[in-house]
Amino acid sequence: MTSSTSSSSLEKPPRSTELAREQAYMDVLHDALGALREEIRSELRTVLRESSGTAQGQVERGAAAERLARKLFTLETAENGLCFGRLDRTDDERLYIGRIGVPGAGPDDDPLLIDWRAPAARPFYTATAAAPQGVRLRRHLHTRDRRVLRVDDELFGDTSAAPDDVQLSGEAALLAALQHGKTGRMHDAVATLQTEQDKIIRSPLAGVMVVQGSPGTGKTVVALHRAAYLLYSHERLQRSGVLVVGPNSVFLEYISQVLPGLGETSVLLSSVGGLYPGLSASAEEPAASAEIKGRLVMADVLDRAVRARQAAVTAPVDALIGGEHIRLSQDFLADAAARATEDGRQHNLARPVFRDILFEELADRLARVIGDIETRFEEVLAGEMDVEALDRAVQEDLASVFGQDAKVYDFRARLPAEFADRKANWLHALPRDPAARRLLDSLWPLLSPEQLLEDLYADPARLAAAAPELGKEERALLVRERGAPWTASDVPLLDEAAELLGYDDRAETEQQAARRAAERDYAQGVLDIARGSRDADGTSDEQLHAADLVTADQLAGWHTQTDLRTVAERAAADRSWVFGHVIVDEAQELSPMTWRLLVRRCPTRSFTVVGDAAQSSDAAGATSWREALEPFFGTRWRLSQLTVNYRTPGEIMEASSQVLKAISPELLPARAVRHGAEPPRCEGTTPEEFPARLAEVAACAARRVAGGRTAVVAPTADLERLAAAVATRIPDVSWGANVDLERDVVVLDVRQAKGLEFDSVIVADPQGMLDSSARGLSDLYVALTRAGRFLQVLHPGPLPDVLSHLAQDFS
Ligand SMILES: Nc1ncnc2c1ncn2[C@@H]1O[C@H](COP(=O)(O)OP(=O)(O)OP(=O)(O)O)[C@@H](O)[C@H]1O
Repeated sequence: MTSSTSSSSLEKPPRSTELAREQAYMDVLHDALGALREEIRSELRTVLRESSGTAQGQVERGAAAERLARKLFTLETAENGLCFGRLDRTDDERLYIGRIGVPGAGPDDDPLLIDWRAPAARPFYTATAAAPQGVRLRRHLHTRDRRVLRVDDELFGDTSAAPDDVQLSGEAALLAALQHGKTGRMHDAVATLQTEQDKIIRSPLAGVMVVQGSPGTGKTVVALHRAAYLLYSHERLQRSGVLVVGPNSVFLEYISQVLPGLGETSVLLSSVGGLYPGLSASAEEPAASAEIKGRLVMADVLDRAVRARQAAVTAPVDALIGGEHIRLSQDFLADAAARATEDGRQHNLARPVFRDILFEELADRLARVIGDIETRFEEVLAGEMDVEALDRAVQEDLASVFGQDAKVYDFRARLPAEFADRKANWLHALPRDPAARRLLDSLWPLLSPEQLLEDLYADPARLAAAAPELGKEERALLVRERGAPWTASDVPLLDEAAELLGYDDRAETEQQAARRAAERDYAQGVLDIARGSRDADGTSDEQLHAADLVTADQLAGWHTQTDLRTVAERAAADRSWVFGHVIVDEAQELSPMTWRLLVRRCPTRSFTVVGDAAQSSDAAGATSWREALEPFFGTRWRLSQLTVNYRTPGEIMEASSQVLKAISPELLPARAVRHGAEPPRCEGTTPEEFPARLAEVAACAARRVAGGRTAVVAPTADLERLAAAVATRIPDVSWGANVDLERDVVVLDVRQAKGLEFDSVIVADPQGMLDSSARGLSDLYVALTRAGRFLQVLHPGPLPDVLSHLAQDFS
């Protein structure tokens, strides 16, 4: 298929000599790698042994240790497949390309190995016969452990060669890589990245890069290698980290080894359900409610829900504080709320301000109580109150102010100074007064995002007030009991709520300060004992002691733990972490509320967005990139297309072509690299015989790809029943939330199968898939395009029209 650049007829040394030469070079490389590793290990040991008393020293030591540990990890993971390529340039320079760079022995020596991400390595991925970029020979080295097994060469000599329809670089190496049976885990493709992929991987960090490609075009490959490339070429990303968002935990497990395998630890892989620290939101929910939660209007709904918890009353509020009936008017409360939230102060941070305004008012009113007695006396004189009632009122008021024993009317209380004293006493007493605290909590509760959302979902009246844009039936879909598990579409709402509520960390800061003070006191005690023992053992005053050199603060600092977590681990635990770059895979699944969350995680809006609108099964997901991205990025995004399908042979892609047309007639399938696969098989059965027949078909498929991976993709609602049936024939089959992709046979629904691939795929009940979702066609398309070698369709009822072209032939 390639415009072949090779010309194997040129004079070349015999293969065995070439292999021996390459093996010798490989040995040199591995020795150099071993020496580098030893050097870093010893540096790390030195840094860890060092002790620096100052806070600054501690920080520097921690940073140095982290940098060295990261470097060591990179060197250790580079061992396997260390060098995979060679470029012989027309100027006689020879470069070896590998997973990392290895410097030459001396400072002036050429590097022994060039990192695949370095600019000099680029022609390895992009040189073609028509544009050889100064390259004479491109060699792929196939290795196992440290042994060179084979080399594949392409010679670039004939510049008149015309490019044909698909340009593949290193075709032989690529096809060899694609032949490998699946293992249930994705592997990196550094040795065989293709030109169109390389272009995207190396495109600038800034802005939003959208990568559209149909199934199997290497979107995930591109996304992950781009993360590795960006981390290599932008040092600051090592500190801020890169966030990679995938559709679900099964997919994350599938891709989990790629970046560590490339030596990268500063990447956080997460599904949307995992983006709220401390929560793993994985409960299922109906597509209809997920779709509503994903709408942008939910940001307004939550804003209103928060405001409704800010002294928003429809009548005056009566409270009994300090034995006094106090009435707070709506106007007073509205004014207090407005002052508390001035300058956009968040709810929980505004609460102390509101509390101060409220308590000031209460203290003022309570301090005036004695003045009120005079008013009541006037009421007696006017005949509006009898004397006994006045007596009782006086006693009550006095008791409330001066305690139960107060009998004497305190004339001094009328003096301004006395009033100020009483008010000050009340201001001091109110924060501890249970009734005053209850009043504060009812008017302006301290809220966690979880509480806000639970209260909202659990109360239809609250929902109605906060979400007038939603119809009654839509609101009914949001109602759920308190304590129900969270779903992935709750996460962007919790995050939004956290933004609106804010986090009052004063208590935490006080605790930290108290802890530090305690550590310092302890350290001081240690030093005192040290000095005491010196005096006791009669050591001369001239002799220098640790206690003379170190202050208590320094000693306490030594015990402060250095944070040795990786950037990814720290980012995962911190909702306010700002990433340097965000990569979204299967981005067509994201709801507008999720996009909003992601932009908060990366305010510089440096994004790589990969996906395929035709594969969107989420009702809240995107059908067009413009529609999905414009609200967040305007028109500031660039689109790239991937056009070659590496996964699915042409014959199998043909099976899904009608489905693709039915999704949208404008969509074109990618061109397949491989052809000559067995055409897909299709079989009808009865609903009664369906489960047993499926088990037989699965067992047969697994035998055909012995050592490879087989998946049954079934409608969600029927998955348990069908998986149980398959288990009667294949006891080791895996399915469910924690499905093990490394088993030979798995049963998945389409959501789980998204982004994955298998040697053999059985699509069970295609009509069931079409019927169970508004995006059923996309679901069926995803299911059909997971197969790398064999595809089978088993239908218990009539075959859907979009598959009518498949031959009814099973054996
Ligand atoms: N340059 C490459 N060299 C070797 N293998 C590759 C290359 N590009 C892609 N592949 C392989 O092709 C298969 C499909 O790649 P990938 O999963 O990235 O596609 P995708 O576009 O994300 O597919 P989908 O949309 O179905 O999720 C994988 O097995 C991947 O390893």
